Amino acid sequence: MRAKVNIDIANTEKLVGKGVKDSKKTMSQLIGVFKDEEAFKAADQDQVVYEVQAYMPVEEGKKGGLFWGNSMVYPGKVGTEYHMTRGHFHSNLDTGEYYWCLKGEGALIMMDLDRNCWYEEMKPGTLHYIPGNVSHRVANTGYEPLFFNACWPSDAGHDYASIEKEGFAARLFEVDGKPQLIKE
Ligand SMILES: O=P(O)(O)OC[C@H]1O[C@H](O)[C@H](O)[C@@H](O)[C@@H]1O
Ligand SMILES: [Fe+2]
Repeated sequence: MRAKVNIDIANTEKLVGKGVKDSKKTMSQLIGVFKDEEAFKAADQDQVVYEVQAYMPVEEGKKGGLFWGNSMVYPGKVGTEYHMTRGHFHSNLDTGEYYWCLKGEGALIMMDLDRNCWYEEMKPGTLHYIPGNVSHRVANTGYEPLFFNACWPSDAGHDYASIEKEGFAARLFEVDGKPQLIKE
């Protein structure tokens, strides 16, 4: 199933071609992200797990601007763990971000610097403030694509390395048909 939420941005023409970055993450690009390695190997490696279209009207790293993301996570699971984004801290650790759910069902999984994990349910219309110093990732807990928007400072940056190395301290699995956050 392929779908996109189209958002009218007043100066789209000016942005297209320079300020818009489209990225797709296929299963093959998510090695080490999911817990169940056997289920990961058995999964279709070419399937797209999530897509992001980022509007970046100023240079990345420049202070003072704001970026906007249209994101979509496809439904599915690897074993019993929901499809999700890689997750990251911001390189500028203390910068925050907003997520806004448009469509579908999901969970915003967060972890602070003491490795405490928690999640917020995402459904159409929910707004989520991600404080600084908190890593974040989104899981699709439903059966349809999950669409959400994000807004973050242009100098926030993405730090994937610490998550690649240490992971999140908890993961979201489907247990008895419901999401459950289970500590590692
Ligand atoms: O960057 P990931 O952890 O793979 O998450 C995917 C994306 O989710 C949201 O759309 C954020 O706005 C993006 O900044 C992020 O890149
Ligand atoms: Fe972020």
